[in-house]
Amino acid sequence: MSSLPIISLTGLMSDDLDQRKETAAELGRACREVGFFYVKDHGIPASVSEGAFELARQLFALPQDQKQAMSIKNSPHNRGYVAMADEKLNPESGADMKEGFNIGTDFPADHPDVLAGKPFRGVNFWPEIDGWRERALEYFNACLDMGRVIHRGLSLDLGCPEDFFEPHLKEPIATLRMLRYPASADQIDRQDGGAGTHTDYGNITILATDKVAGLEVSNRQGEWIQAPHVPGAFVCNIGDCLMRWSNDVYVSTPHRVRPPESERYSIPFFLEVGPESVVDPRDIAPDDTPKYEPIAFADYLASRLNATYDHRAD
Ligand SMILES: O=C(O)CCC(=O)C(=O)O
Ligand SMILES: [Fe+2]
Repeated sequence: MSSLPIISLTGLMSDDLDQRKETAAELGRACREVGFFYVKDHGIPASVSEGAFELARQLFALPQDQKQAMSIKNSPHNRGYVAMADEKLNPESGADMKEGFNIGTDFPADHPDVLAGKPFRGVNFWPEIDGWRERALEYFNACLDMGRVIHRGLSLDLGCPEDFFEPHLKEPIATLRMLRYPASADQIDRQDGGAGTHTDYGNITILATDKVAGLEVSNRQGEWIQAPHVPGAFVCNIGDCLMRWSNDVYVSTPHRVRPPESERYSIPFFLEVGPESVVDPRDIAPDDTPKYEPIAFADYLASRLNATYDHRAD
């Protein structure tokens, strides 16, 4: 593998099962062999994703004290602002030269799960910028819709009922992250200085990039291949939860971000299942010897995040 496949989602939207199966097989091949691919013909207009980058620029341009007032350190639910160098996607490697802002599934403060203090069921922080929240949520929901469609394809490919993931994606843990990497190619010589080499934690990630290069994906031979910006397409990859759930049929692939030549923005949407969803390989691969014990997703995610942030480890 020296480049990532580009897959059209048109077939998945068809009423014809054979067409859905055809696209599902294409997705499945990519999930088994590479774990990374681009999706096009996804139904999200370019203006909508470009709008999300505009929101990111507005947010990161706020004075530092306003960003810190929304710090993720004040949220046990993984929401809010992550300051430069406060995250280590690869704890062995060092701090990431980036800042970020996390938006989760938007619950009102009086939602029963929020009142009950359930893990990852919290309220979001919002910047005081006119219309920002509405536009961010519009983009969040567009990604969620696309993620559900992709999951229907994955279910078909895995030989599960097409709606297998639906209950798990009804009120999922999903995180829209805006990221800003400062231009730092001439200051940092660590190849993973933007984002340390890591795999994602959830089911799938849907990533919008700007035109600045940086993302690299490790192929099965351990070579780093570039994942450049493809106009109109999103990068999509499998996370560790879905790898585990599929009993390693799908692969969650290591990737990193190089310190970019010029300022770089990216917007990943991490689609993860509900906190109480039990991830059990026997559901997806009933004929195989399970390689993993069943685990509630919230417990799994908490263990992964605790290794990423010092404030959570404390
Ligand atoms: O910025 C990117 O292109 C990728 C970021 C990433 O891999 C992540 O945040 O998990
Ligand atoms: Fe990632």
